This record gives sequence, C-alpha cells and structure tokens, in this order.
Amino acid sequence: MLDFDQSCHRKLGFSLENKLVFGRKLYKQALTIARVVSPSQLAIVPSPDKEPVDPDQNHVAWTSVKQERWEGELVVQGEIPLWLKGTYLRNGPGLWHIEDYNFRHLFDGYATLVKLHFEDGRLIAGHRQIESEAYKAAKKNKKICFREFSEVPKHENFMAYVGDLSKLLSGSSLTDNANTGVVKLGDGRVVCLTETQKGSLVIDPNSLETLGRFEYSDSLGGLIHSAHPIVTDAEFLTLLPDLLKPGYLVVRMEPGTNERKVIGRVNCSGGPAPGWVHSFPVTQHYVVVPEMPLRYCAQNLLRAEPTPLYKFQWHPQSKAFLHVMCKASGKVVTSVEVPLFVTFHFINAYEEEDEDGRVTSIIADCCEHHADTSILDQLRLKNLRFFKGEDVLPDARVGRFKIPLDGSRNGKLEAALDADEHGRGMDMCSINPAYLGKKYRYAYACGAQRPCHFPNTLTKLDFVEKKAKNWYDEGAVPSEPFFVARPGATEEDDGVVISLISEKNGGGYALLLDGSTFKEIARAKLPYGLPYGLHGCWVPKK
Ligand SMILES: CC(=O)/C=C/C=C(C)/C=C/C1=C(C)CCCC1(C)C
Ligand SMILES: CC(/C=C/C=O)=C\C=C\C=O
Ligand SMILES: [Fe+2]
Repeated sequence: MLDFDQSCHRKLGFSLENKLVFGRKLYKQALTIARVVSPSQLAIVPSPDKEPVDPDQNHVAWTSVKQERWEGELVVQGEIPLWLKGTYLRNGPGLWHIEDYNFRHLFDGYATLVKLHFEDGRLIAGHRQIESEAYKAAKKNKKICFREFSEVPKHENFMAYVGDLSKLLSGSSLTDNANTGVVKLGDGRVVCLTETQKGSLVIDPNSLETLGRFEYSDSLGGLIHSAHPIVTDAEFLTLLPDLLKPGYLVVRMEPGTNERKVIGRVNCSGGPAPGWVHSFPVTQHYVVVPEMPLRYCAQNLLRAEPTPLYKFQWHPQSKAFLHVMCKASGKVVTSVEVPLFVTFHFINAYEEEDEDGRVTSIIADCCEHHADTSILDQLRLKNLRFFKGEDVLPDARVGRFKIPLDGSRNGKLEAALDADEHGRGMDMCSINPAYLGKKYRYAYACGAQRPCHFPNTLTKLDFVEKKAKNWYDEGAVPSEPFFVARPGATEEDDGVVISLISEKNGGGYALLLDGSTFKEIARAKLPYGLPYGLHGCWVPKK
C-alpha cells in the first residue's frame, strides 16, 4: 500500500454519556464472562478462516483494493447525458487484511471510498481509503486495534482482556471504520457512516480526504445507530437503539447543526433487546420503527470470537413488530405484530388513504430474506471467495408490509411481486429520492441470475406491472444500482442508474443504465477492478 499523510490524526475521546450507556447490566455480563473464561482462552487470536483460497476463484470483488488511492479520467464508451453533473460517491469495506492477517466477514473491511465525477459527458474516477482511527491504528501497529463487525483485537493476557471489556462499555474500543454508507447532509457536508456513532466521518467529496469525525454535539449518548439515516435537504432522521431498556429513540438533526433532538421513543414489544436496525423507512408523516427478531445481544458483543450471528441473536419466540411514530408529535400511533422477517434494507414506505383523505394504513417495503438469517453467514469472505457454480444464495424477495392504522394488532407481510421476476435474489436498493415516503412505482436493486452465491444482476422493479427488468454480465458482481433523476423530470423513472461492476477477469467498469428502459447508455473501464462496495450518494454540481 502507498503511504499517505497522517494530518487528520485526532485523539480518541469518549463522552460520559457513552461511558454510562451500557450500564450495569452489560457490566455484570462482562464480569460473568471474564470469570467463566480462562486466561488461556482469552489470549485468543481471532483465527482467520483456514480454508485455502483458490486463486482462480478469487474474484476482484472480494479482494482487497490494490492501493491506497488513485484518480484519473476514464474513456467513456457510449454517451453520458450532458445533464448529469455531479459526483456519485460509493462507500464500502474494500480492504480485508492487515499484514498477513485476513478478515473473515465482508462487513469487517476498512472503508474504501470511490467517486465518479460526471461533467460535460466526461468522467473522472477515483478511490481512496477512509482514514479512520481504526484504519490508521491497524496500519501503524500492524494489527487490528478496535472491535470491528466480527473481528476483535487480540488480547495479550487476561488483564488486557478485562481492560478491553471496560473500554467496550465506554465505547472507546469500538471501531470508527465508516465503511457502510455515505450521505450528503442538507448543509452540504458529506459524511461516511457505519453502525457505531463514532464511525461518522466527514469527507471531502472531491479529494475523498477524511476531514475528521462528525461530532454529535447533543448529550444523547449511546454507542450505535442505524447505518442508514434518512437524509433529505431538510433533515437527518435516525434511530438510536437502547440496549439497556429495550427500545429506540427516534431523533432528528437539522442541517447546519450537529445536534440530534429526540422526536420520541418506542419501547420494544418483545425480546430481551432491541432488534437490529440497519435501516428503517419513513412516510410523509410517520417514522416506521422495525423490531426484527434478530436482536442485538450484549453477551455476543463481549465475546472475543464471533458467534454464528455475530453481535446478534435470533429470537423467533420474541416475535416481530413494526411501530409507527408520528413525526410531528413523537407519539407512537400503532405497534403491530408482523410475521417474522429478516432485512438489512427498507426500500420505501407510504401512506394509503380512504376517499376522505384519512390515512388508513402504511405500506413499507424491504429486501426480505424469508426470515432466514443464513444470509449473514453467506456474506463471510470464505463463502464469497469460493464459488464453484452451486446455487447457494438464499432466496430473498421484496417484502411488502401492510400496517393497518385502525387499531388492529396485526400487520401483513407479502411479496410485492413474484420473486422469480428477479431470480429470488434481492438486496441493495434505491429509489427516485423525490418519491421518498410517497406512493411510488419503481425501485432499483440487485437480483440474481442463478446459479449464484451472491446477487449478480441489476434489476428494475415495477410495482404496478409487478415485473422486473434485469441486467446481467456473466461472472460480474454489480454494486447497488443508484438512481439519479434528470433535473426537471416529471416521470418517476426519468434518469440514470449508476453502478460499479467488478468483473470476473479482475477488471472493472462504471456503468450507466437508462432509468426507464434499463438499457446500457455508457460504460467506462477502470484501470483495475475495485472490490465490492455497499452504498452511495449523489452530490450534484452547484
Ligand atoms: C458494513 C455493514 O453493513 C455493517 C457494519 C456494521 C458494523 C461495523 C457493526 C458494528 C458493531 C460493533 C463494532 C459493536 C456493536 C454492535 C455493532 C453495531 C454490530
Ligand atoms: C450485500 C448485502 C446483502 C446481499 C444479499 O443478498 C447486504 C449488505 C448490507 C449492508 O449494507
Ligand atoms: Fe446497508
């Protein structure tokens, strides 16, 4: 890896609120674990997955990024529309090793930010590592130093382990590796995010330089939040799970501030801990708070070795719920039990009205994994790197929830369209942002052309016709299709869809599809293939 300047170095700090948030319950569990595990067990080096990696099977999508940074103009085949002016940014975990130690899970990798800047039909691309404290410390010390999604730093001895537990309670041992998403706030600041609050890092969308931590100036505390806030020009909404008194705070931050204010609180209806909230949907007037039976697990947080469900636990007996909070009043207007579900990503939600304009129900759509948590295991690098042609990707669908607002206690969950339309793979979605919270017709996502072990198509979903259009390049791994609307468009699908493709031969290209026909309009080859990435955002040129 090339070296880079360390100018952004900032001292690690943690607030008193953070120190207090896990509280006594977690502290007791920490002590219990410390007592029952012998010192020899504690000197655990998280063992990398042992299976040898077959180089023929080592797809560039699952291979660490080649170098620290690169930037250059790409040769464009086809035509980039002249109205497309701005920068597409994509974040994701692109570096999965430190020295000769290999990470285990897709979500563990150190963040790689990619940009595609479009102007006058030209395309300037670049990528750069995000300089989180976790990444800088790992490079300096040649080992991981913070708790990542599944990796835990090695403890030299028992005392170091106990010290680490107390750092876990304060949050100081958690990662700030902002490898999941990137958002443009209403005030223009661009922030990379992950599920730890400290992993909110401000970046420069042109140079991709890490500018420093986004410090929340309120005293709400907590260590974690949803990886996917809802961000518009007017606000930033997110959920803060409360592990101590199971529930969620729904909070809002105005552009130009760093202060989140509480809209309201939802108490969990089941289970010993809140459900994992990677994302959540909103309608025009309501926030939908999902309570998945895949719940955070304090004990698993404390473990040195990953459990099959990492920091989570599956509690089918605790049931699944959706809560609906009025954005204006913070009141929970209904909490309904729904069929068990597993999702990372909600797609959108909207209100349904009767003929008098009264809201009768809420529709909320998500990429739903048939209440099966095995997708988390499928995203282990060992599984992603070994594809022998078997059809091992678990089925997924567009799960459509219907939440009645008439006081009924149960909501429904059905597929919004026949999942065979998109090969029974479904994740990594986007919509036209003008339709956020409103009745909508189209979504873009990754589907499957089977046999496969990972979503390998780009798919346009039409919820009215209940049809999908699919794009496929044999052996290629496409990342989340991201919709950018044409300025002045009146049709929902008038725009382009951007994706970055990692090819089977180690190459890669940026791809532009027409949002309406879903046909290719341009592509531009990158100098080398990039690793898979997760979520993106659009920064329009001013
Ligand atoms: C990449 C992605 O989609 C998710 C990343 C999730 C992360 C990094 C979660 C990290 C966590 C910890 C380090 C400890 C606390 C729990 C949890 C939020 C899972
Ligand atoms: C890539 C992924 C799921 C693929 C399943 O089919 C999930 C990513 C989650 C984090 O952003
Ligand atoms: Fe995500």
